[in-house]
Amino acid sequence: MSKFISFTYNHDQLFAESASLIEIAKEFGTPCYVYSRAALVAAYQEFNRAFAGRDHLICYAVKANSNLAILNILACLGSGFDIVSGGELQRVLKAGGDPQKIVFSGVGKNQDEMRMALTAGILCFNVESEMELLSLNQLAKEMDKIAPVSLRVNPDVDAKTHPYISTGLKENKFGIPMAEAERIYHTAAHELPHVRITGLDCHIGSQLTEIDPFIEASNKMLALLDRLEKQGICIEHLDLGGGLGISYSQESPPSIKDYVTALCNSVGQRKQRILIEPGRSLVGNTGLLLTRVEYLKHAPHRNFAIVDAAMNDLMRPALYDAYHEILPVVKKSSEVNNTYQVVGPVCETGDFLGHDRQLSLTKDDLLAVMSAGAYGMSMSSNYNTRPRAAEIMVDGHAIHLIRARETVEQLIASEKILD
Ligand SMILES: Cc1ncc(COP(=O)(O)O)c(C=O)c1O
Ligand SMILES: N[C@@H](CCCC[NH3+])C(=O)O
Repeated sequence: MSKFISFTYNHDQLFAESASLIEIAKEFGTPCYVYSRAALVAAYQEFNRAFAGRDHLICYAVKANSNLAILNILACLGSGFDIVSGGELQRVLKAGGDPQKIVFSGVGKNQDEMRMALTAGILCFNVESEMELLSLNQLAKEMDKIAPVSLRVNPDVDAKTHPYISTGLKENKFGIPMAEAERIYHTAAHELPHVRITGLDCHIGSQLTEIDPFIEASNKMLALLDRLEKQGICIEHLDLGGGLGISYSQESPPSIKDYVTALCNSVGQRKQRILIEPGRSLVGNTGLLLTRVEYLKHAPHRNFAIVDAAMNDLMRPALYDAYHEILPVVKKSSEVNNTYQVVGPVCETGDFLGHDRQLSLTKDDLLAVMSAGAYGMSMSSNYNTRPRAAEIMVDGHAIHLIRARETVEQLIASEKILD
């Protein structure tokens, strides 16, 4: 089998992989997610290289794709992790992640999660409110520990992305308002003996396709950092979050190199270690969702291609009206195209994977929904009692099942009928 390089939407590349995708569908069934180890490693190394000699830590945002095999590959490359729950912490630890490379974000960390993270000895809590800071200090006191903290500050910057995934505007729930940041840093430094300030953090949103908002946010953080240092509050690391977009169709986001270079330039000669929390840009284009055409329905006004993947498998189109390229796995000699609504079997009109796609289809054709490595499987559900899809990792010539398809028996096993 040929080596998968990247699943970026690219007809030629996909057709070169047809034979392996057909083999995967035959062995593991559809729908299934297929990832490329080579593409994942290449993306991580591109980030790492871009920092060239600068003290940095790449903390992969686990929420983008939390499969243990993916976490383990990244951990072996030296990656850190950005987690948002106790569940993600357990995943990272099980995958061999170094606790000293974990940052913990999220507006609603509960006591159990904080306890687990303090016990594990993580690098830093990205604290998102004053109340959370007080609660963490109290818990650390009870555990006779000192919690390393960074305040996540909301810089009020427009990330120019979908409103549901914009996080750095003052009306968003994330982070501590800029106007309160200094006061809360002082509280942490002088009144809370069980926290230790280590950093400063922001994250303004996801799927950003321009550099300017990142730099605007970075400059606001740096101005704050300089003020804090003047007041004797030492900041060891600056965490500039994640958010770099990928190309799903026509978008042309900055390259990883240009993005990292721009961040490093904005930080300039300052001595702080730079942390970033990329999710989508590491895994998005390393995966596709393989699906099969069940039925074709030619209604008077529209043609429907009903496939075996649905919104429960890939929620992004239904949730954000997001575009994913949908390509036939096997090129046809006769190209009789129709305009199709590519839809799943779920009982919702919002259950679609793509609108108005020009495709030449027959029953049982295999389709690849591209750029599905991020926020695909990790946002999947069991809606309509549909078992979650299998996940496959292609590694050179080897094909590995890294998560088996769920069974309905597993889904209903823990439920109980009342007497
Ligand atoms: C705190 C935090 N860090 C990192 C990320 C990763 O974002 P992305 O996948 O866009 O790189 C997110 C998601 O938006 C996030 O909420
Ligand atoms: N789930 C979103 C990204 C959200 C990032 C989490 N803060 C997406 O699929 O694009």
